[in-house]
Amino acid sequence: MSLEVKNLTINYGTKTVLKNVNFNIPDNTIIGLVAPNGTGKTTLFNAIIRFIPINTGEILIDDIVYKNTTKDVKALHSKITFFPDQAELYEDFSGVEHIEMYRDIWNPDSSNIEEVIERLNMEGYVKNKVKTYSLGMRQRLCFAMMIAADTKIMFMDEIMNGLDPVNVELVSSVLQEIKEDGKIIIVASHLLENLDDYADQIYFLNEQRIYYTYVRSESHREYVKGYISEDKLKFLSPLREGTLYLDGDRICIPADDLPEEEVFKMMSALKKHSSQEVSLGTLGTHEHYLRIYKGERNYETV
Ligand SMILES: Nc1ncnc2c1ncn2[C@@H]1O[C@H](COP(=O)(O)OP(=O)(O)OP(=O)(O)O)[C@@H](O)[C@H]1O
Repeated sequence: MSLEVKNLTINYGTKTVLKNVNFNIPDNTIIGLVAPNGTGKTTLFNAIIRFIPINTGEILIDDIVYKNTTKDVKALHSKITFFPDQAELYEDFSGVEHIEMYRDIWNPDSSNIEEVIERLNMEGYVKNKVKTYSLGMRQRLCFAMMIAADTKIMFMDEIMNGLDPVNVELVSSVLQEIKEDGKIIIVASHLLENLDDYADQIYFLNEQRIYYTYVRSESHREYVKGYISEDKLKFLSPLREGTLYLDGDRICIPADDLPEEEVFKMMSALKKHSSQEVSLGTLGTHEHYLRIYKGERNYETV
């Protein structure tokens, strides 16, 4: 299975939100979709599933184009589920009834409901009416509904909202398990470090397009990383070519071309002035986010 978007452009009136967006996702893949509020993540989901009209561009699944005909849209909706909005839950129905509803629509032959409930630790509340649920319990129910639907393509908008750290970890590991079943999962999230736990690639949406793709399996430069205020930067000078100074305190100094001894010296020097732990590693999703969205200055060598 593959999901391909070609030259997608979306305008709301005179405002262009997405322009010439292109990507092709193979199966067994989780994509993290990242951007500040109001950039176009939900719009991208809505366009692919054709909840909103596409101005130009094509949506292809397994190399077949899905147009805006009733037949194609119906076929799209049989292959893709969209994370339900909590406002769409029925207060007077139980969690089990919601999960069964999703199963019956998308995956009627399945009998995996008990398994889903158990895997998501919902046994204690799932038979009660939704009106008695907390925010995090509702969120887990929405996730369980998608798992029961079990479609090959899943769009998960802000799935971690309202979840405590234990449940964030639980949902992250379930995502990793289900992707092995040939799925394409796109997760829009503001929990950047959490994406590094399970996403294979991160798409950074910026300037109306996929501005940067961080492929986690590729090899990346190693950096010595820490936090240092601007007035203390002088203690580290001269800074190496390629050093990133992000968001007024995050420093990442390239280290992959240095002998171990030099790296150790650099870490010790930074430790003296860093307000938080010093580490050695590649840039993560959070650091790419700062690099991309916190201004041009971040691209400069300090
Ligand atoms: N129906 C609409 N009509 C006009 N403008 C819209 C409509 N829906 C969204 N927009 C605009 O499109 C832009 C992208 O919105 P979108 O909801 O896709 O962003 P997002 O990245 O999902 O944001 P968030 O992180 O807040 O969920 C915003 O500027 C928003 O105001």
